[in-house]
Amino acid sequence: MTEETAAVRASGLKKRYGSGDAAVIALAGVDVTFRRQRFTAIMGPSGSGKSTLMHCVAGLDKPDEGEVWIGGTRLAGLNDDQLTDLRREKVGFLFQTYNLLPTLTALENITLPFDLAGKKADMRVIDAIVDALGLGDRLDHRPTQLSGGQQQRVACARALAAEPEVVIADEPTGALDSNSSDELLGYLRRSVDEMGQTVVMVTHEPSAAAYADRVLFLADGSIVDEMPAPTADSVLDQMKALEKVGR
Ligand SMILES: Nc1ncnc2c1ncn2[C@@H]1O[C@H](COP(=O)(O)OP(=O)(O)OP(=O)(O)O)[C@@H](O)[C@H]1O
Repeated sequence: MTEETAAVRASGLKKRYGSGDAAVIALAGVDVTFRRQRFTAIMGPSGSGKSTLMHCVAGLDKPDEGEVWIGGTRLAGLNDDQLTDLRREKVGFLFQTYNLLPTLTALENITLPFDLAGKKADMRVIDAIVDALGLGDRLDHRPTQLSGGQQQRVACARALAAEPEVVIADEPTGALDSNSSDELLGYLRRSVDEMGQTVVMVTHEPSAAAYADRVLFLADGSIVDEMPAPTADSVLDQMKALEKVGR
């Protein structure tokens, strides 16, 4: 795999919390590559290390061992300020809780990362994203005036606005009803197919994972399986099989 095709690469990631008898191995040595313009879903039982992997891969947390590269930049070689800049420019975040600032309008929330970085937003890019997400008539609204689905679409627009190297989504549909989930997932899918975005998404839902190009299954801090071209049924079957092995 060349640097050109890898948006994010991680090698030998290990992470342990606590020490002695209370130690928990959250990552047991993970090697993974997220190729550009691909949508990857990460699944696995509770406590299998999904969030820890996402945090290490996004530079929010440091692994005890191993290396992460985002778009060819080695995270371990950066100081805290450089890491903050890299996250702001190269990583878009989407969480279950929308994390919008209540005093700002939808548009101000979308452009906030640019304002914090003292940079000018590319309004052509933002207009296209806002259009695709159907947020055009909501831009002056504050988060409390928006539905959950609309708030998550604003968070999605914010994550995509800087055209990041990768969008890291940690259970982005966890708080949404099924219609809003489908809309958001359909948009993430189109951002990969039509805008060339790279998306990595943690989910517990087979129907959400079916929007991805491949699913990685985690158990006990390791990647134990990988499924290309997933469907909701094939993912569900695989989860059941892994649960049986784990018992
Ligand atoms: N800050 C922390 N301190 C101590 N242990 C932690 C910490 N964060 C995670 N862990 C432990 O590390 C393991 C992996 O946690 P992680 O949150 O990555 O799992 P997960 O697969 O995302 O789980 P879930 O699906 O429940 O969100 C778990 O056993 C968890 O209890």
